[in-house]
Amino acid sequence: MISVRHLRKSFGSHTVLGDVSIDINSREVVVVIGPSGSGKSTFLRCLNLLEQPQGGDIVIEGVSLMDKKTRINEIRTEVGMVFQQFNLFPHKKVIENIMLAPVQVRKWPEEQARQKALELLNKVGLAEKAEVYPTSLSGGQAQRVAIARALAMEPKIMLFDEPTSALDPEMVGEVLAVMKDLAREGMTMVVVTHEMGFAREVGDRVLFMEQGAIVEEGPPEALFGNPKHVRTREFLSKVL
Ligand SMILES: Nc1ncnc2c1ncn2[C@@H]1O[C@H](COP(=O)(O)OP(=O)(O)OP(=O)(O)O)[C@@H](O)[C@H]1O
Repeated sequence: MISVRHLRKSFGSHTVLGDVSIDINSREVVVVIGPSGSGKSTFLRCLNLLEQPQGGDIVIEGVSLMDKKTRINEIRTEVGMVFQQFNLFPHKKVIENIMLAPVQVRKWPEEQARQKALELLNKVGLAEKAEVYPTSLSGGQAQRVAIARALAMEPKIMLFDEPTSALDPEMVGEVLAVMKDLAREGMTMVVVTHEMGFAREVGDRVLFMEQGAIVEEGPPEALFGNPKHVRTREFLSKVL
């Protein structure tokens, strides 16, 4: 579903992604782990062109993101993203946050977007919060709304960039539970996280990144149980 070939990204003279290649299958949950600054977020952000790569290619369902004819907005409707900071619009009610993109980008009628938003709020366990403003939500609730908002565009792929890192510990579980449900339903997901429990339990494949490269990848049992690369072992010894 996603094919990344020789991806390169620098900020000025600082090379953040050296030469990253990876294929991600439909319905696969790929978890990206690695030390701070290893390029995990940059890799994820390249997948929906929030960062413009300098070289290589990313092909999503046969469409090259590097092709000048590819429209970024079309890619963004197919690839949903959830950030560490929830980025909800504070002056819009929860339901309006979720309806915004379907109405403005997909040109859905308001009523259809409202029904979809209510359905998604129900799915993330927040049906009763439709008419409140995001400022009255807890962090865990805000992040679940952010997930519902991304899902409202009916994306084929969901990217999560450390979705639980800004949350108080007691709220991490409720967000991971929503993500687990999505994975179970067969959503193709790429998740950057420090939650090793989630990586083990939900990941089909784990990528260990360091210094802008995928050092090792494999199913969680292999990567956590029997890491082959010394750098992976060193990293895991610090975080497990
Ligand atoms: N917009 C930017 N401009 C300049 N440098 C950047 C930019 N974004 C990221 N970087 C640099 O790129 C490197 C990789 O950052 P990135 O956020 O991708 O790492 P990460 O593995 O996700 O780290 P963390 O786990 O701390 O979020 C870092 O050295 C960072 O300072």
